[in-house]
Amino acid sequence: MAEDTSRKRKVRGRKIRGDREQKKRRRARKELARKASRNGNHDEAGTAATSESTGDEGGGHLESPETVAPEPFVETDAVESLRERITGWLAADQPVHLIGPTGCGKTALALSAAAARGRPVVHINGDEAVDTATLVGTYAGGERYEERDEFVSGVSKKTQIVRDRWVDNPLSAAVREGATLVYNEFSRSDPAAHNVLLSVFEEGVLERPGKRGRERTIDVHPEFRAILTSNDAEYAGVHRQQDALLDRVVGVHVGHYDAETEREIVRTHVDVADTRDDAEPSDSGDSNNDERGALDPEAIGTVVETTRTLREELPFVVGTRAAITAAKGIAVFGTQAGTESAQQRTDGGHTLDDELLADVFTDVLGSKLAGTEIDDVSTLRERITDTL
Ligand SMILES: Nc1ncnc2c1ncn2[C@@H]1O[C@H](COP(=O)(O)OP(=O)(O)OP(=O)(O)O)[C@@H](O)[C@H]1O
Repeated sequence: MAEDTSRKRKVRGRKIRGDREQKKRRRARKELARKASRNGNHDEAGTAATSESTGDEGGGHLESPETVAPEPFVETDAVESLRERITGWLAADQPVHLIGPTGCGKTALALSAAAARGRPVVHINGDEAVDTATLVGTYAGGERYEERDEFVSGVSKKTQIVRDRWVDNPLSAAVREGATLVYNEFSRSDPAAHNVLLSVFEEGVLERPGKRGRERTIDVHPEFRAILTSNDAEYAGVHRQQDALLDRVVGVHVGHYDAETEREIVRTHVDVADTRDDAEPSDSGDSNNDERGALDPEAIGTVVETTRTLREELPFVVGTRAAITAAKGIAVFGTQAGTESAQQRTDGGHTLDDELLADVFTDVLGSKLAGTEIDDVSTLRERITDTL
């Protein structure tokens, strides 16, 4: 460990500029939008969900662009240029495959690009259990109804009819409604489940294996688009997908963002201290969690710098998510009076020292050791401490 005790960094538990009130209001608005979307009340860009012959069971999968737009979402030059590449390929009617390390921002980017199209969005996650029926739809039991025939006045006959009820799943809803499909971590699903995507991308037709009758296929809506994401460094639980599918998508590689973008991202995920001299002390009355302090820009800079150094030094991925989590941890542990490493300053703020950083990053990264050369948590802590 570099014994640099002079490198005390500030964490202040002061008035919050990020405004928890505003965040609460934004969350409430999103929640309302989500409920409206679930009830089928899409705005003019969206469309009420339909499912052929079965009422609205295929619905539920469609969300309005406003609902899925990630919030907070930082738009630096780096973020915008990537998003423009994605929306550009979508405009060229090409499915896009976003490839990058875990926690680098693929999902946020995909959802932001999808929302920018102003079309409804269908968001699904890849999984071992995903098969063709999960994507396309299935028969879900019988639907019973009654027919009444009146032959002569006063004589009627009732017939009970049971009809198989087909329920559309996300891909059917997306192609029918011209939605943007965001298929996260799609390589976690069995490649056989994706055979149906080939004719969607190539011929503009979705085959619904198992579906009986005339409507076995759906013509793909001209506005349907797809964004797939996958992790480039992950091997466990991941299937190699068929070349035929990979050949039909453009692969956009997403690395870790530049330092400025990462600082901005972390800043939007934590409460930021108002370091102005005339700032009012916060009474924390509107906080969801009074234990949580606010970080000043210097502390955020330190967390990001540490994350980026560890990214170079450690044998596993240290993504932007790790920086956000560390900053959130420091906002709590750095303000807990009496902890060894959080020292109360006379102005009510706290110091962020190497000890606290090492504690927090050890926890943040502690679950990533399996299969690496670092075989226990004390070695991890030493490696982290060495880089500080
Ligand atoms: N532009 C951005 N603005 C604000 N926050 C962002 C931005 N990009 C990424 N983030 C945040 O960074 C974290 C990681 O991003 P995200 O989940 O998109 O990564 P990912 O690459 O999809 O991760 P995984 O591979 O593990 O699914 C999330 O907390 C996300 O909110």
